[in-house]
Amino acid sequence: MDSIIEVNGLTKTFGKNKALDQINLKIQHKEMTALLGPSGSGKSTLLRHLSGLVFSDKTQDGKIQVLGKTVQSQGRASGQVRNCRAQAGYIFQQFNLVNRLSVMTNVLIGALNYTPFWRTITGNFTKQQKAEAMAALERVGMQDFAHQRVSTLSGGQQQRVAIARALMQKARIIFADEPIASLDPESSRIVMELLSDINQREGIPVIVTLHQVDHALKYCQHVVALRDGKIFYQGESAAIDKLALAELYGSKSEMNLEVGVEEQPISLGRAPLSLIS
Ligand SMILES: Nc1ncnc2c1ncn2[C@@H]1O[C@H](COP(=O)(O)OP(=O)(O)OP(=O)(O)O)[C@@H](O)[C@H]1O
Repeated sequence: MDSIIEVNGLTKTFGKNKALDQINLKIQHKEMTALLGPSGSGKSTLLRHLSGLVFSDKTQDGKIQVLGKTVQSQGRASGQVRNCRAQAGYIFQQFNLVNRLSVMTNVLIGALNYTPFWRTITGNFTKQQKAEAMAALERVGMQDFAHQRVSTLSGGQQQRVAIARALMQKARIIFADEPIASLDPESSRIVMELLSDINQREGIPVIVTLHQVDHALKYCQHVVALRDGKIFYQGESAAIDKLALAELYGSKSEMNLEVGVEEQPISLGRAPLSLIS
């Protein structure tokens, strides 16, 4: 099987700041992967490179492939980059929906990639597309809100609509950048469970950046941890230990390593952690 993600020699410099430093990464499973690391470690920058939204430094060996297609190489977009963007669904912290439009129209926007141009400018979606959009809304439990304006929804509901839009897009992979950062705990749980369920049932790989280590360990079978723009850990979530996490976030002193599971939240830098056994 082709790798889901293959990154070679990825370096990204902003001015004098090396945000990513010679990243080599291979993900060959379809299970959920959490991108972890302290603030500024390069998580979002890596995700944007995978999405083909940002291009790396022009290094000789720099290359990124997603689902077997080259997104970019040597800091330049590949001929397949549009195709790569079309196959990826994006979930952002700020939902990225069009507030003044209805929930249904926002989901239908997911179909734009494979809809003839004349239909997109007239907003003339087919009956079948509308049925698919409603099915996507049902999948995320938002069918009753189909004709409501997005601006009237809560943050958690908006994020579920954004997930429905990715399904409508027929995304073959989902990149989620801090999807629960602005949500309350209950909405966060619903969104993470939904992403996990879609990953397991539809078999769509999900790569998600998170600050909440407890959510990462609970919902994601795999972790890629970054520190100072370098890979610090890659492996199964179950295998990562508390000491490694403390080292990752550089805040051992803030962490009571003897603390029992779940009863007491442990702070890891910005990341609240109630460790799961
Ligand atoms: N467009 C940009 N211009 C300049 N510097 C940037 C830009 N994007 C990211 N950086 C820098 O690159 C580094 C990595 O940033 P990035 O946002 O990827 O980190 P992160 O791990 O996602 O952080 P956070 O968890 O706080 O979102 C930081 O030092 C950041 O300031």
